[in-house]
Order: sequence, then structure tokens, then C-alpha cells
Amino acid sequence: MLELKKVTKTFGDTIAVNNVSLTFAPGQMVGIIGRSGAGKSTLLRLINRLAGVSEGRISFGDTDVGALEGKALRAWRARCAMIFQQFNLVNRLDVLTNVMIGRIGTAATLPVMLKRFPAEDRANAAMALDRLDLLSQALQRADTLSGGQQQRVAIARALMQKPSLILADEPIASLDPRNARLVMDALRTINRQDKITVITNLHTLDAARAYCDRVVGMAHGHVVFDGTPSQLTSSVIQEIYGDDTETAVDENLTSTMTGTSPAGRQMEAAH
Ligand SMILES: Nc1ncnc2c1ncn2[C@@H]1O[C@H](COP(=O)(O)OP(=O)(O)OP(=O)(O)O)[C@@H](O)[C@H]1O
Repeated sequence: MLELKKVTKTFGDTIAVNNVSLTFAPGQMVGIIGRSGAGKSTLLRLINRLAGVSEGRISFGDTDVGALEGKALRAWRARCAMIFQQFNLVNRLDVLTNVMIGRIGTAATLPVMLKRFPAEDRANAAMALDRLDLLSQALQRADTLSGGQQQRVAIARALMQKPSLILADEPIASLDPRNARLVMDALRTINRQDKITVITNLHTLDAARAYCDRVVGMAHGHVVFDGTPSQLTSSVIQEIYGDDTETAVDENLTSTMTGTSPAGRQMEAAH
């Protein structure tokens, strides 16, 4: 169980996250929504310790996340894999190597830098790519792939860390609706099959409604909603988005949803 107790993060005079208390049960798929600047990215960065809390406490089981240092901190970061809007792949390296790089943090760095990966890592990386319907692209340079494919490579790389949590920061914000669906399908399939907790920041309400069991709404650093998608009433939506309600709706993603995508089916078949 991941628990945030009265967590606040300030940057100078800016209160990015304000007195937030949340618990995340294992295996949940949680969407964090809110307008730009609401504190969503900072919240994820606090969880995996890319930033430290100003006040409050974050714990995972018996572990005080704020107290971790050195090797234990690296292990924690590996345990909560991050997915970023801009994929963060190494463009000049092939897809398989990018996926194996997920072992950094859990493996000795030197063999990784020298690209001397054990056969087991190669096999695991190939299996992760196969689950994401990308095995045939394994030897291509990462920058020859579409944005949606690159994001799925980033998910395969995250799986190499054998994470307990996946923290995805606007994973579909740069993608067209079809690729956005493939990426969200992949995250949901991993959540369901591997029982990995997924916490994902999403700009649009539709994506959160379509894919998440639980939605957390943030405004001005505060949590103003925590419930199921069906509990999102128009007054709650108004509170979360204020005058930006229109930008929160992107029915392109959901209006053409036809069930599980090929990548999702491939993952289910491979599992
Ligand atoms: N490193 C930083 N230094 C100073 N201020 C920061 C820093 N990171 C975030 N902030 C500020 O904290 C507030 C919350 O930012 P955050 O990026 O968490 O919001 P967000 O909801 O993720 O927004 P977006 O959707 O635009 O990414 C903003 O006012 C932002 O300017």
C-alpha cells in the first residue's frame, strides 16, 4: 500500500502540492486529472523521489520513502517506473537496447553502459516487446518509430524494472487518438494482468473515465475529488477544471473505441 500523509511541496512561494493525503491499494488503475499547474506532475515526482516533500510523509508498506538513500533509493526508483510524455528513449539506440536499459537501477551500471546485457535480459526484453506487439521493430533505431510505438517501448522498458508501480506523467498528451488508445490499452492490460498499480496523469477527462477505476481530481495543489469515474458530476468537473472544462473533453479518444486494440489482444494472447 502506497500512502501519502499530509504531503506538501513548495517551490519558493509556489505551493505545488498542498496537504495531500491519499492511499493507493495494490493493483489499482488511478487517473489524476486537473488543469495545467494543478500539481499532478509534482505529485508523481514526489512519489518516486525525483523531488522531496517539503512537509508530510510518503510510505510504501513499512518503507518511509522520504528516508531512502543510496542503493535503497535507486531500488525504490526502479520499483516505481516512470513513463513520460516525451518517451525519453535513446534515439540512436535500437529498440531492444532501449528496453534493456530498464535494467539500470536494478543491475550493475557498467555492463549496461557497455551494452553487455546477459542473455536473460535479452530474452525478457524480447518478451516485453512481444507483449506490446513490437517485436518486429526490436532492431530498429528508436527514432524510426511512431510516437505511439515509442511510448509502448517506454512501457516495455518500465516492465524490465519489474515495478510494483507505474507512474505515467501525461503518457498520451503527444499522441493522436489511435496511438493514445493503444498506449492506454497497454497500460490497462499490464495493470490487469500483472497486478501492477498504475497512477497516470491525464489531461483529458475522457481518458480517465474510459480507463481508470479511480479518478483523483486536483486543483491548485489540493485533491478536490477522489472517487469512481461515475461519481464525476458536472459540479465536480467544474471545480477541477474551472473555466477550462472544454479543454478537458477530448471525445476523439473514446468516440471511436471498439474494444481491445491489436496491441491489447497481442498482450492478452502472449500472457
Ligand atoms: N521545479 C520547479 N520549480 C518551480 N516551480 C515548479 C517546479 N515544478 C513545478 N512548479 C510549479 O508548481 C506548480 C504545479 O506544477 P505541476 O507541473 O506539478 O502541475 P501539473 O498539474 O502537472 O501541470 P501540467 O499539466 O502543465 O504539467 C506550478 O505552478 C509549477 O509552475
